[in-house]
Order: sequence, then structure tokens, then C-alpha cells
Amino acid sequence: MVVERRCHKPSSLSLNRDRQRHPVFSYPAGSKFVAQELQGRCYHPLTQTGRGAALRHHTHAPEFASSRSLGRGWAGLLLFLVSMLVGSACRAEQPFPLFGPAAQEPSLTTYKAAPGEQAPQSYAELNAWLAQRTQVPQVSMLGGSFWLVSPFSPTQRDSDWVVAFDNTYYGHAHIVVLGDDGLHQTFDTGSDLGTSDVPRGAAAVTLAPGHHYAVIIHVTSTFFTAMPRIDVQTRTQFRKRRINESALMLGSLGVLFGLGVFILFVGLWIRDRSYTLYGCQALILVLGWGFFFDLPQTWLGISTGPINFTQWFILLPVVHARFTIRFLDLWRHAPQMARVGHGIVAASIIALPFSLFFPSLAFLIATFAVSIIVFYSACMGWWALVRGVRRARFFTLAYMAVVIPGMIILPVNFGLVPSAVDNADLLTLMGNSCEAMLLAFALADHVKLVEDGRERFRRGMQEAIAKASIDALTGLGNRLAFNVMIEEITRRENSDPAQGTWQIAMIDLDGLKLVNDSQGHERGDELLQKVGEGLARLGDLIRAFRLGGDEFAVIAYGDELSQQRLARSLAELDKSLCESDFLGAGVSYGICSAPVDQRRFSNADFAELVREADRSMYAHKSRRRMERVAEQPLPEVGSGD
Ligand SMILES: Nc1nc2c(ncn2[C@@H]2O[C@H](COP(=O)(O)OP(=O)(O)OP(=O)(O)O)[C@@H](O)[C@H]2O)c(=O)[nH]1
Repeated sequence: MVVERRCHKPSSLSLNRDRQRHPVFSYPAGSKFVAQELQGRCYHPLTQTGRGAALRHHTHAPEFASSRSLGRGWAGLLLFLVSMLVGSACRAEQPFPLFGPAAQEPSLTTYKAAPGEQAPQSYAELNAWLAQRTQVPQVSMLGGSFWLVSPFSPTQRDSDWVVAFDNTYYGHAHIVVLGDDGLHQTFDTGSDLGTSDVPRGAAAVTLAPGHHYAVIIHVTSTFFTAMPRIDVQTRTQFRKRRINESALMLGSLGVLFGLGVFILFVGLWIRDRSYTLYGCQALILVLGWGFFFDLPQTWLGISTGPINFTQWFILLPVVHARFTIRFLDLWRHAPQMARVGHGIVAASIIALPFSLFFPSLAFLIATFAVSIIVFYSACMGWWALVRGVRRARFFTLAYMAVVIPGMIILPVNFGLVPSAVDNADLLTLMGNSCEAMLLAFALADHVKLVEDGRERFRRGMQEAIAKASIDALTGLGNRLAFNVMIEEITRRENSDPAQGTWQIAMIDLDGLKLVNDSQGHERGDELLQKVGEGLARLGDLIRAFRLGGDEFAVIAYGDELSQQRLARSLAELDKSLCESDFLGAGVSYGICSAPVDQRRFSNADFAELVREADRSMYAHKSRRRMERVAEQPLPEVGSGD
């Protein structure tokens, strides 16, 4: 039974074009549905053989405990790296000239300095002057006033030399260079004065080969960051070295600053606290190192008063600990450790004013604060890495970049072992830049992991929807799939109206109850499957659904001829069922079609089509019933007894 509902004249567009416009039909009809795209609200059905098929092999893998063996591999590699580097640094007999030609490092004797004491005026007075001094083993890390004396003789036949007083932060140094050739040269340097060279504390002197000289330094500082050192180098060598050091210092600061600003901006933009904390952390490091190298005074002429680099480093754990907690999600995975992190934050906040009131302790507090936070973050990263947390890979690597120089430098700073490198501060700054870069990688890696997780979730949802859209018995789409397809068609037609004819057939299976009751439910299921198979074979541009029970529907697209073909196919299916051994089986159906020609289709239009097809199907069914009744032999008339 075919009921036609014409809207406009039918189209004559080619099938290929129609297929392009309606890719939903370009897969074999009757196969299972896979929802391909769940982008917010809209998704469209595809079949098993389409793109959706590739999705089936995807598995869900939670990030935690996903790759423990991989994590242990990384951890082992890092441990090996650290032990190699620290071991070779400790074996070094002389400081390794990392940043340029090695300098002469004449030995340095330290004496206590008293107020009002003057340096000797000539080399000849030196011995008598030294006899009046009280020698001490080394400068106190908590600051004070000291005399540092270092005799030396130039080892090269060169007259242009540079004497540099470095390896430590100091407030004010008055440096006197005396020689047995009558040389008497003085210069003042130090953070309190606003030095003009970066890094601080170098002066050019003219030395005659074969003569003896001495550097006498009167240094006063609230604290020292390491044991002071005097470097004597020819000017050419010194220039090379200073260019290298300055370039590396500025490069490292530039990396920190660039990463800090960029990631802070990204964090504020996407409102992600990890990024914001990371950006702040990098910028605090820039300020800390900038103050360490006296850049505000040297470049900007700003006097920083009681504020020095230490306050920035004490502030660092406040953001650093929170970044670690957030990035590794410690509140969820290790709440005790997250509490420890918050303890570090609180301790740093308390220590900040303390460092201003007790300036000589400021560096020790800063060293302690930085060591604790680096140790905490490295341990947390390590802990997470061993548990297979993928995002901890670059994170742990980043902390190795500061732990390695830290392990080499800290014992040197406290005078416990001889210096292994010639500019420990710069090495630490470079370690910080590497750390910042690796943490930026860690954030990028994290973004990728989040994106992967989102993709897995999306695919999981697609699979779930696909499963929920399939009728398990027949493999046809179910009522959900039917509704989705109608929505999809209306959406497509509205955005890109086509020319053609939409046909909907409503089909009801006859005799299922009889088969169930007389031949058993299994035979009833077989009958349903047979109908499903028959409908699935109807044609390329036809999709069949089992709406529930013994109700089926077909949506087809084509021209008038295809509509007639659909009616013929359903009639053949009915015939084959009637001739089968399923008792009283057959199909009743009604087809309704709506030609479209640049016409907007709504859900209501389709609902109307479905209703009309339904009405026509019931008409067909009742007519078949009447026919059957008519075919039955009339009951015999009583014999009249
Ligand atoms: N075997 C089987 N039976 C089902 C299934 N779903 C529904 N049924 C049964 O199918 C029967 C449908 O009953 P009716 O609607 O009267 O079906 P019918 O015998 O074809 O009669 P008409 O549709 O009125 O022509 C009910 O007894 C249901 O319990 C199924 O998945 N498998």
C-alpha cells in the first residue's frame, strides 16, 4: 500500500550527487549504527563499514598506573644520570672552566677586619701589616667584615690583566692590588655600590712578568653566598669568559622571562591555575636572579634598599609548592603530601618578613627554602613517575636540572668541598632555565594527555551511543537510531535542501504471537531475524529499523521509481514469509513519501509522514485480516437435528 504526499515535483539529480549530500546513505543499508560525532548536541549515524568501524578497538586507559614499568625506566635513567654527573664533579681536582678560559686562582687567606683598619700602602709593608692581623679559617656565611689577602705572580708573558673578586654575593669590597714593581691600584665594587659590570667585581691591572703581587680585599657584607674567590686572568681571556658568562646569563634570564610571561598569559586566558602558578614561579625566578646580578641597579639605576635577591627566593616556594600540588594532583592521589606542600607554603610566608629583620640569615633561609621546595617537588615527581603517572616525566626531569647543580654546588657554597665548576651561580641559573623549559614541556605534555583523555571519552561515548542505537536481535537500528536519523535528515535538509523524495515505510510483522505460542519464542526470534535480514537487503539508499516488538520502519531516499521498488521489495518479503514454515507470518506495511525541492523540512513534517505511513499500514493490516477471514472455509451448517 503506497500513500503519496507530494510537496513539490520530484528531482532529477544524479544519485552520486545525492550520495554526497546524504553520506548517511553511502554505507550498506541495514548494518549497525555507530554514532560518529558527538560534538556537543549533534551526531550522525554511520555504519560498521564506515569511519566508525575504526573506533571499535579503542580502550580506556586511566593516566594513573598506566605505565608503571615505563615510569620505573625513566626513574632509573634519571638516577643513573644524576649519579654520573655528581660523581664526576666530585672527582674533579680543579674547578671545571665551564664558561671560558680557566683563570689563575691564587690561594686566599682570610683575616678578621676591625673598624678603621687600613690596607697597606705598598707591597713592602705587606708582611708587617699581615703580622698584625688575626687569621680566621674562612669568611662567615652570616656576613661581617674581613680582609682577604692573596699573593700571586703572573704566569704568562702578558702585561694586561684583570683581577676579579667573585664566586659570592657581597655588599662592598675595597680592593687593593700591590706589586713589588711599585704597583698600587685600588677599586671599589659590590652590590651596595651598584656595580657597573655584570657579573660584579673585576678591574683591569697592568702587571709586569717576573714580579710579585698581592691582592688585598676589605670586604663587608651582610652575608656571603659562597666562599669568595679571586680570579686573575689576562684581559683577552677574561673578555672571552665574560662575554660567554654574560650571554649565558642574559640568555637564561630571557628564557625564564619569556616562558614565564607566555605561560602566565596562557594560564590567565584559559583559567588554568597550574599555568598561572608556573608563570608566576618563572617570573619570581627572573626577579631573584636579576637582583642577584644587581640588574635593577646596574641597568635601571633603581636602588632596591633592604630588598635583595633572597626575598624572591624565599617567596618562590609559595607558588612552587602550589604548582607541584596542582600539577601532580596531589590532593587526590597523596593528600598527606599535599598537606606537607601547604606547610612549606606557610613556612615561606612566615620566613619572608623574618629575612628582612635578620638580613644576615636571609641567604641561609633562602637556601633552605629553595632546597626544601626542590627536594619536595623532585620527590613528588619521582613518586608519581614510579607510579606510572605520565605527566610526571618532564616534571621529574625538570627538577633533575636543578637538583644536579644543587648537589654539586651546595656543599661547595658551605666550604665543605672544593669548587667543581668555575661559576656555580651561573650554572644554577642555567639549571633554573632548563627546569623552566622542561616544566613548560611538562605542561604541554599535560595538555596532550588531557586531550587524549578527552578523545578517549568522546570515543567511549560514541561507542556507548552506537551500542544503545542497535537492536541486538536483528542488528538493525532501534527507535533511538530512527529518531536520530530523522533529526539528522531535518538538520541536513534545512542547511542544504536537496531535491528528491523521502519515503517512510511503517511495517508490522503479522503472526509473531502465533509463532511464539505455537512454535516457541526461539522460532519467534528467528522470524524477527528473518524480517531484519530481509529489510537490511532492501538497497543502498534504504535504512531499516526495528522500532520495538514486531514493529519495523524503513527510511529511503530516491525518486519515484525507487519508491515503487521499495513497495515491490516489501511485497516480495511478505510473500516469502507467507510461504515460509512460520505459521501465519507476513508483513503489513504502509509507505508515505514526500518529494522535496528546495523545501525546508521540520521534525513535525517527518512526524506527519510517519503517522500517515502508520495509518496506511493499519489499513493494509485490517484488509489482510479481512482477506484471511474470507479465505477461511465457512463453518458447516448444522444437520438440523
Ligand atoms: N519471540 C519474540 N517475541 C516477541 C519479541 N518482542 C515482542 N514479542 C512478542 O510478539 C508478540 C506481538 O504480539 P502482537 O502485536 O499481537 O503480534 P502479532 O501476533 O503479529 O499480531 P498483530 O501484530 O496484531 O498482527 C507479543 O506476544 C510479544 O510478547 C521478541 O523479541 N521475540
